[in-house]
Amino acid sequence: MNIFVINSGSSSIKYQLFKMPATQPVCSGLVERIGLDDATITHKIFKDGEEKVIQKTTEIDDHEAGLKLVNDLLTDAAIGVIHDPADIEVIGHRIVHGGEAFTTTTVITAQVKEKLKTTFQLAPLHNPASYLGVEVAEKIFTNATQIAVFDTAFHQTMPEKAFRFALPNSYYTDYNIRSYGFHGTSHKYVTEQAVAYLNKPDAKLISIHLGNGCSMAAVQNGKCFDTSMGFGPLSGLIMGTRSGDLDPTVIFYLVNQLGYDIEQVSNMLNKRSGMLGLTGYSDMRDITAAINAGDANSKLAYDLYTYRIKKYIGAYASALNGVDAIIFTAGVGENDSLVRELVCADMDYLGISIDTAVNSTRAKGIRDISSTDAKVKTLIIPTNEELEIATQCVQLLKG
Ligand SMILES: Nc1ncnc2c1ncn2[C@@H]1O[C@H](COP(=O)(O)OP(=O)(O)O)[C@@H](O)[C@H]1O
Ligand SMILES: CC(=O)OP(=O)(O)O
Ligand SMILES: [Mg+2]
Repeated sequence: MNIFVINSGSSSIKYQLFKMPATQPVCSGLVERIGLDDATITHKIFKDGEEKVIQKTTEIDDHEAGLKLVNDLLTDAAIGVIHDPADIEVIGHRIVHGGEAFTTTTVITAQVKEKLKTTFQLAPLHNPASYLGVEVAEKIFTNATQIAVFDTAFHQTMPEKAFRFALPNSYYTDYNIRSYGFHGTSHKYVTEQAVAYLNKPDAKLISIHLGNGCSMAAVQNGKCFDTSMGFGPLSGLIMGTRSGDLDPTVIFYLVNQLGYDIEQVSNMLNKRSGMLGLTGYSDMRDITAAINAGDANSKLAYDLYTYRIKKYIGAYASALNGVDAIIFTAGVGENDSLVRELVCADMDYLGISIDTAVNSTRAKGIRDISSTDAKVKTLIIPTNEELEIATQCVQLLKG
């Protein structure tokens, strides 16, 4: 079955094409900086154990232009991996917020699309872009069944004590105001990998997803027990451009004393805060370079970023009454050894301790970076949201 998975971000599209049941993609790629003059597309083709990379910098005005370019590469006479867009049977879409309307993987119909529009306000950076991805894919891949896989779905198992806010009850019953949690596809994928790696189905796991957006989840027996993101993907950890947890009094002050309107508040907390607000950079590679050049702000930002993660590890270790392994994943979690080192420093009371030499060595696949005597395993597990989405599409279609 040819399944094309699309992960649309606000300014990027990630994609992978699978011929399921094979879990190795046929090709994958990333369209970045959509809408800017120097948009780039990086397209990788995998064949006979070899990888061929095609990279282009060009003007890509919008998601439609981006997906058309992807389609041109997929069907190219010389390097194409399919003959016709109609060869794609299924499109799996990552949709960040399902709200109360969507709790599981869903085939996209006209009715579903109408309902999806009601979720835009809940995740303004993500859901409108994903919706656009659905509309554009409908035009190009006319033969395909389109399926939505929600970031929020995996967190539906959280107990009420974890997902409710202490607001008047009616705000939950009338308006569905509660914690939903995000990055569920990634937390599900890496915790399943950890269970298999540890050969322990009931392992108590803390998954730490550190990408542009960052979140943590406490998981046991394949079920999420708690997670750091809430009503929208803004609370919890410090992120590339988002503040994470914040005393709401700050918002009252911004509005009442500084005259901000709510759009300005949202823009500031979602797009100008986090590591960007603290250092001037949102990409951790730029910030480590600044630390190496002696920048004190960047050093402090790393301390804030990693201290927040430590606090959530403590919280989840007590919520689960123990922990067998913590898992680092996503762009920062998989690649940034300094983040892992700072998070795991002075955690011996909890049984967490890493081998710093192993931690700073690069390698592919799942890695155990714990010290030999550590009670709790510290693992690096590369996430693969696209493969998990393709797997869920197959499961849905097979009933
Ligand atoms: N080699 C690296 N060292 C440190 N950080 C890295 C490295 N590679 C990627 N990153 C970080 O990963 C982030 C992107 O992670 P990713 O999981 O792809 O995020 P998203 O899916 O939210 O776009 C980048 O912003 C960058 O900070
Ligand atoms: C939910 C979320 O924050 O997603 P991303 O990390 O892709 O921005
Ligand atoms: Mg991501």
